[in-house]
Amino acid sequence: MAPVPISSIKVGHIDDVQELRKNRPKTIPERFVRDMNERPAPAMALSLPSSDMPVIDFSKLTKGNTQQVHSEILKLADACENWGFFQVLNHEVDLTLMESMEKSSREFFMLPLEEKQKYHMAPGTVQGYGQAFVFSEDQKLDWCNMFALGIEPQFIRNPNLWPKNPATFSETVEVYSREVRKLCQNLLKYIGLGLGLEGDVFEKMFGMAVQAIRMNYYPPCSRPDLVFGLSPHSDGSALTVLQQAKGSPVGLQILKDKSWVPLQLIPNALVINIGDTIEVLTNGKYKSVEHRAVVHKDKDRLSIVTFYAPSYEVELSPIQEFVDEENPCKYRRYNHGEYSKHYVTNKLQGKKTLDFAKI
Ligand SMILES: COC(=O)C(/C=C/C1=C(C)CCCC1(C)C)=C/O[C@H]1C=C(C)C(=O)O1
Ligand SMILES: O=C(O)CCC(=O)C(=O)O
Ligand SMILES: [Fe+2]
Repeated sequence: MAPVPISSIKVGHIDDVQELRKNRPKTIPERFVRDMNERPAPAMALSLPSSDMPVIDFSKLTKGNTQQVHSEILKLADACENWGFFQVLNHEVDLTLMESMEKSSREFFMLPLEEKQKYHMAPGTVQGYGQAFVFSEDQKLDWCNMFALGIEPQFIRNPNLWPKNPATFSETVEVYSREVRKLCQNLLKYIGLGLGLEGDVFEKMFGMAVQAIRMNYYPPCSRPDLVFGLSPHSDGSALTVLQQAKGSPVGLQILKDKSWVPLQLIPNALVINIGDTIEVLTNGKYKSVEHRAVVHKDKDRLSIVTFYAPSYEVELSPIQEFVDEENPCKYRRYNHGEYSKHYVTNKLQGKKTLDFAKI
């Protein structure tokens, strides 16, 4: 995917949020302050408990007896249809490796700005250190520093952006990404079976799947009621895997039945969500759910997010099984590379990006 021509983008000065925070500003710079109508409500005003969010025991899928496998697939199918988000336990991603990812990511974000800027995210690109999804000078900014890398296939990698410091960073990302890739492949198999399809339907369709990782670091903010950590959006992937670092405060919120529900995460679990690609393929039976991150007054927060998506050359459209008289086709046929380009060249704005594919 070619970068967007730099000359066409004027984003103004983007403050590094960690540097801003160091000076403990009494007021939040205007560019981060959200308009009244979109500010996050105080947590107290949020009604629904997140305790109902489905939890899938991955070991029941892979090692359970026939009955356990069957009932866990049903639970998974229900989670995909009614939540679009679920947590996975016993996911086979090594817990020590998850800790190393947290440690390396934290060490990276704690480096001096000059060091991190060696891996600067150039305007019009999505890899490296900075803020993605900013395309105009008057666009509001998120209270977040990001570091993103393309993982697979190899040709999407930019080796200059893989940090040499901390020394273990790149190797840890490499091993972690292999394990998360296996998890995605397996989950897609069970999601396929839960939909009444062949277990290998997505694997065959996706070809050499694209995988990317993004670390989001949210410093504390004296006015969390005025800013977003990450603007509301759905993910452009097929599946997204989110690891929230230990000790992080609650920050992820999902839009459920028109209310923003904060997610209380189970220790050692990974959070999975359905992305736009699966929404299209299932003709909307499984929906990509809008979500956002809010920040905390005193505590920082770190999330490590993997996006798993079809190969760029794949042409996507709803699978025939989900299209009939009652459910007319809602999405046109399109090329996933084109969708990726569209996704990363627009600001995060709820589910607006998916309009690209709507009929
Ligand atoms: C800042 O980047 C993102 O948030 C992001 C981008 C991912 C990518 C890279 C970092 C390298 C090149 C590939 C890709 C575009 C996937 C989000 O990824 C979502 C958006 C799409 C589309 C997707 O598949 O995952
Ligand atoms: O940090 C979080 O909890 C949300 C991250 C997220 O939604 C993303 O990176 O796409
Ligand atoms: Fe997301």
